[in-house]
Amino acid sequence: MGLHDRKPSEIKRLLKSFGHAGEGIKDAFLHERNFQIHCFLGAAAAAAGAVLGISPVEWFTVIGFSCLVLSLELVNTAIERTVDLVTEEIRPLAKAAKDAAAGAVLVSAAGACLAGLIIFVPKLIKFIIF
Ligand SMILES: Nc1ncnc2c1ncn2[C@@H]1O[C@H](COP(=O)(O)OP(=O)(O)OP(=O)(O)O)[C@@H](O)[C@H]1O
Repeated sequence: MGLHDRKPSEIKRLLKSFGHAGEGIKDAFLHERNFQIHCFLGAAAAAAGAVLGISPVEWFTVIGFSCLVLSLELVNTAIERTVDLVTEEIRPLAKAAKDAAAGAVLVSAAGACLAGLIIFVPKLIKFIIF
């Protein structure tokens, strides 16, 4: 099979992969409350950034943390569903896996919160006072 024969099917496969990823994001958005909350908070941070005029480095931080939290929410969802697929019984390992995944989201969300406070609180104070 020549290079030209392979190209269309590889592009198709790539597009299919994007499609599957999009389905995963859509499913989490429709069914996972925490994912919806984090989407809303990311959008709120972006709106605040636009209104308050944050710097490129601050944009990088806001976008980076938002993507990190949303990515870990998706991984958390994947782990929860995989554990539920494996067992519906109460099992210490199932608990440990789900708690660790939830912990990963919490760590990233705490970092995002802290970064948000450092970036936005001084600007908000200036915005309100002046
Ligand atoms: N099979 C299980 N065995 C033992 N403990 C479990 C099991 N399933 C869930 N748990 C415990 O219940 C918690 C919540 O699990 P659940 O699957 O309900 O996730 P959730 O409510 O969707 O979580 P989140 O708040 O992250 O969306 C887990 O973190 C874990 O401590």
